[in-house]
Amino acid sequence: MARHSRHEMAARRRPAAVIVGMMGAGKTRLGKEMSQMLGIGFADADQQIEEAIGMSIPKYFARHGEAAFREVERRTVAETLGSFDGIYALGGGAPMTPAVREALHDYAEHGGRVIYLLADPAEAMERARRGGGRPMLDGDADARWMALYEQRDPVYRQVANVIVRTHGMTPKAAARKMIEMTNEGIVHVDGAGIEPYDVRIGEGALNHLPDVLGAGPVRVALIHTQSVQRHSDRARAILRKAGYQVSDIVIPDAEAGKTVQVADGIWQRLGNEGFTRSDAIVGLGGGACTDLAGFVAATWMRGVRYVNCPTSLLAMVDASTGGKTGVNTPQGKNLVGSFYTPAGVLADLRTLTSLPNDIFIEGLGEVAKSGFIRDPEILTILEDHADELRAFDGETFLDSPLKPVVAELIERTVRVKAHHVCADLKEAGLREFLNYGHTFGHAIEQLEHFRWRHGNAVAVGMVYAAELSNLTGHLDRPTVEYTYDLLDRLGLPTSWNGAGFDEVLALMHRDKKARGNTLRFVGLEEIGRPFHLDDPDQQAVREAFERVRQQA
Ligand SMILES: NC(=O)c1ccc[n+]([C@@H]2O[C@H](COP(=O)([O-])OP(=O)(O)OC[C@H]3O[C@@H](n4cnc5c(N)ncnc54)[C@H](O)[C@@H]3O)[C@@H](O)[C@H]2O)c1
Ligand SMILES: O=C(O)C(=O)C[C@@H](O)[C@H](O)[C@H](O)COP(=O)(O)O
Repeated sequence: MARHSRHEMAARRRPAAVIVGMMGAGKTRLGKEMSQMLGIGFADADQQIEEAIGMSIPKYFARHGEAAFREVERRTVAETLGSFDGIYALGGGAPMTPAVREALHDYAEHGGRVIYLLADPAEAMERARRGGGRPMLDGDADARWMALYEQRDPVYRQVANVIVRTHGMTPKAAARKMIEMTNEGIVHVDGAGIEPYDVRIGEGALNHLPDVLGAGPVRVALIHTQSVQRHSDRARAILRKAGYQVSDIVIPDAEAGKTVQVADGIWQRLGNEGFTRSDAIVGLGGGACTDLAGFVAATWMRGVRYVNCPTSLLAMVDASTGGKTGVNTPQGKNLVGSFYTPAGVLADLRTLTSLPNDIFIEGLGEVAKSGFIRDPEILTILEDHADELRAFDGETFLDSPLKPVVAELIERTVRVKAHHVCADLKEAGLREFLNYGHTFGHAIEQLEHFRWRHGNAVAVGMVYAAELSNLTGHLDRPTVEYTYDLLDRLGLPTSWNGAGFDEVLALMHRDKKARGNTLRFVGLEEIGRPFHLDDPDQQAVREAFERVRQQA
């Protein structure tokens, strides 16, 4: 169910999902429902064990004790994790065995989905009582259930990478939700100075909001633009249902929202509404909105919990991950800000249903960038699907063959981003490669007073960087031509003629990579091999500009 590389898929048999949770949570019932919907097999660990030991579990418990039972359970689970490819439901106590936890961890590390099916205690106790045959509930069943729940809940949370609430849902609706939530791409971000977090990519990813926010916050500021009202309504409903007090904060659209004046308005509101350090901020929108929301989260009381919910392709693949937050100033793009890691990123593919075509295409600029600097497979996918991508239509997107293509592009691009960010959060060297095309691109944005979209400016910036790499003897001509050709096929611009060289040069000197009077670029030696191009020949800097301009 989860998307993996074609290689990985062929390499191993393993369950499509493993379900853990308390007795009576509905693991078997919903697991069977999921398997039927997906047309794959279902296995229940307790049933497997009973077949293996040739008697009921209560009888085995009475004769041999819990330790002997856990050993059989451990063996059964280990064998099934390596040989079965359907939905697998574990007994409630299985994850309490350290070796089972390790096996689940290994399974999850290799892309497996461990679902913690959250139980409504009253419903689950009632079901567990009715079901009978549970030696762990001998005596006062309800009191035993609660005691076990307190012990096991933190362990389930530790082993699971998907937590699903299904309270009050029909089995079919619950199973559908579980499928949706397990069918996600997950990219884990970790490294020096980073509190680890996951980027979740899939339909329904917003459902994770309560679990990412956790129990700490009472108030949540939901910062968004008017353009994504439909999705912020859904987020607000999820948050309210989970018991948070939600403050809805609408900011001006796009770069107009990414200013210190807008941040100041929100700081005032948070102050008036009594937001404390344990409260939280959710940013939902394009990259401009999430950059601003992250900046407010980083600065309010010197930092509160922040969840990033990107709704444009560009924000999903780039702005969501890595913790760069900030605002623009009249002198330039992103000049004020901080590195502030989110508690989680929820890229819900449903939000793309309202995304206009031109803004989707703009996002392909940053997708292509990741292909050029690290993952050539991205470029192959872009080439193979250029026409369909160019014709993106949000209204039909979710039911179209384009959905898995876009999901794979997002996941791959986020992995490229995570690779750089995990090794170099504060941009001391490696992370600068993510700035490929940005030195020239940011100058265009500024000179066009932000009427040019970021991804479009980066596309022209990549052409400039490729030309400059060629002029300085690092990149061959065919790769430069390929850059023009691919971007053009995707509907991205490859030239610009909006200002003179001196104005562009002055802005490139203000780029954050510049040091003193030295210009610094990210260049390319070949696809997948970026390098630091420091203080390039001045003639080449000008000639690359002329080449980009002549195309216009
Ligand atoms: N922090 C980072 O690492 C990082 C990385 C890349 C870009 N950025 C920043 O992100 C910004 C660009 O992001 P962007 O391209 O998303 O621009 P944006 O935020 O301006 O969004 C583009 C437009 O699309 C609209 N929109 C977004 N999602 C929508 C949806 N689902 N339905 C309908 N309309 C929707 C927005 O309201 C806006 O009008 C720039 O400010 C850039 O500097 C930051
Ligand atoms: O995350 C990074 O690092 C990047 O450089 C990603 C860029 O694609 C992104 O546009 C970022 O906002 C640029 O940041 P800046 O530091 O150059 O302003």
